[in-house]
Amino acid sequence: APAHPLWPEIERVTLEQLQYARLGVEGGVWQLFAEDGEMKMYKREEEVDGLAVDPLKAVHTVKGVTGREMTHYFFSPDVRFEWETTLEQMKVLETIADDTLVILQIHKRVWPASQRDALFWSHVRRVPNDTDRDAQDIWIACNHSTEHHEAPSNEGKMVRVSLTVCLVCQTSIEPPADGGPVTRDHLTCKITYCSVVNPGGWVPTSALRAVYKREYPKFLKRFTQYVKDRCDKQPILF
Ligand SMILES: CCCCCc1ccc(-c2ccc(S(=O)(=O)CCO)cc2)cc1[C@H]1C[C@H]1c1ccccn1
Repeated sequence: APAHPLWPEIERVTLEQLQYARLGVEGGVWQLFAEDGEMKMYKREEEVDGLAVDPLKAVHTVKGVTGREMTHYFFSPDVRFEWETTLEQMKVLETIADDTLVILQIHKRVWPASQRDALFWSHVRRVPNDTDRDAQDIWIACNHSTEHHEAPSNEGKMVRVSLTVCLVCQTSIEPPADGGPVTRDHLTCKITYCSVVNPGGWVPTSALRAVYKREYPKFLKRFTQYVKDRCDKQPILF
């Protein structure tokens, strides 16, 4: 494994997030708050120091793409402005490996709160499917807040959010009955998107929950449609 000081944390958090995502939305603690076709979005209402830090879990099924393709476009900084509408600036501060980056993002100001930025490592990996041999491998992309000497400390201009986010994808192939080639029509990608965002500075709880309710469904719907459009008519990446 690459000898980088962040590597042990990246390994630990990524695998923890994988287990957390695979728990699904059991246990009756998750409250369904948005639904759109196959996409179901759940939250838990939690406060830390009077701040709403509502963990979010979304499950979605997307036809015609693989988990590798889905996590690739989620991870890739080059295309982020094409689907992330709340982004104002983004800078890759460090390239730790071709599947591991440190990124600084400045998000558009969300009235009435002050503008936020997010500094996090971003990692994508294939996880061999240890349970079901026939199933495809699982792909996970994980973003987790970190420190970095190159990130400005903002001198009070901007509030830094802290976040842990993961996108876990499981592809299934229904091979054509006539034994013909597998095409995108035979692909189904089951997605679990998890996020915990601490807004970093006080935001009225009702305002924050309204922002989450508006922004998260829009974000996941737009992102998954973007990947479908990008992959359409392209060779399949398993
Ligand atoms: C008053 C609002 C304070 C918090 C603002 C804020 C900042 C970052 C983020 C965020 C940062 C990263 C990710 S990601 O999944 O890693 C993708 C890469 O961008 C996702 C969401 C969220 C929010 C919260 C608005 C909420 C919101 C939710 C989905 C989209 C935009 N805004």
